[in-house]
Amino acid sequence: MTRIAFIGGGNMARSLIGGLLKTGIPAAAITVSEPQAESRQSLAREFGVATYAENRLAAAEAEVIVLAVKPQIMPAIHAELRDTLQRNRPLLISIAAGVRLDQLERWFGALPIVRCMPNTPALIGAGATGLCANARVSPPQRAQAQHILDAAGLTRWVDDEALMDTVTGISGSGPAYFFALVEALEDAAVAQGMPRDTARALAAQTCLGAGRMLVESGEAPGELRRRVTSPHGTTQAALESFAANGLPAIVAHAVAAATRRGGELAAELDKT
Ligand SMILES: NC(=O)C1=CN([C@@H]2O[C@H](COP(=O)(O)OP(=O)(O)OC[C@H]3O[C@@H](n4cnc5c(N)ncnc54)[C@H](O)[C@@H]3O)[C@@H](O)[C@H]2O)C=CC1
Ligand SMILES: O=C(O)[C@@H]1CCC=N1
Repeated sequence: MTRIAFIGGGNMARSLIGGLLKTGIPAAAITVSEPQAESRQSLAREFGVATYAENRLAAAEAEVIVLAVKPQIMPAIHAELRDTLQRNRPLLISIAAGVRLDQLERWFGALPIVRCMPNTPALIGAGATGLCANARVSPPQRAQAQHILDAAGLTRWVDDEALMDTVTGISGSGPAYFFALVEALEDAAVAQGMPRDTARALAAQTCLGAGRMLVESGEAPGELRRRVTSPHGTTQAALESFAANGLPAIVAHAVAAATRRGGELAAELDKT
């Protein structure tokens, strides 16, 4: 039984723990450290995992440690964990946006480290995660990291670390883009007089249906789009409006902003 410790028991840790338990990993294999007493209680109640207020205690016996705190918290935790990590030499998995492998090595020591970027649909097993490893990660540890993230949905290795901020810009932050589009569709329908609950239900189910068709058919999004678009019909009118208002550029700018922000988060930590 591989012992896994989570440092930080917030939204993403919960999503990943939920996924791991569903794959049959016993709750006894998981420890979590979390400063908020209320969160510790709900983690213990919902998942049956051991919780600790102190990071060192949660990490003490672990072979794999998942760093699931905000990037800005990293400097606060490395001082208290460094000795434990140097002694036990676990596999370290960071899910923090922006934080680079070289920064993690500088703070936590020369350990096998996997940097990854999951997303919140991990909570329902429909996550998408990009992973990147440093040279110290052995093939079995690579498989171990993948196994943990596979529990949350789809995984893809990204060998060029420079692309990890792009992963954040596409899939890490991505669920919010689709939620924003559904909000906009809902508001547009309400503005035309539709009751909000009907508008929301229709927009959300359309998002689900389009997503499932994309994933389950394996066909290119352009081909699926063409099949909806009758010549001179309603979809063509809407898509021409998207194009006239620069949708591809709007999306490219948004992804660039998220990607850039990942780099900035890391640069801010270089100053600490
Ligand atoms: N929310 C998302 O969609 C995604 C978040 N991430 C990354 O996951 C990490 C966590 O994000 P969330 O779970 O959304 O944040 P969150 O705020 O829900 O969870 C962070 C947890 O860390 C705890 N914490 C604070 N200080 C601590 C300390 N000194 N020691 C241990 N725990 C401490 C907080 O009490 C909180 O429960 C971030 O680095 C973020 O970049 C990655 C992918 C997606
Ligand atoms: O917004 C953020 O910084 C985090 C990382 C990806 C999703 N949420």
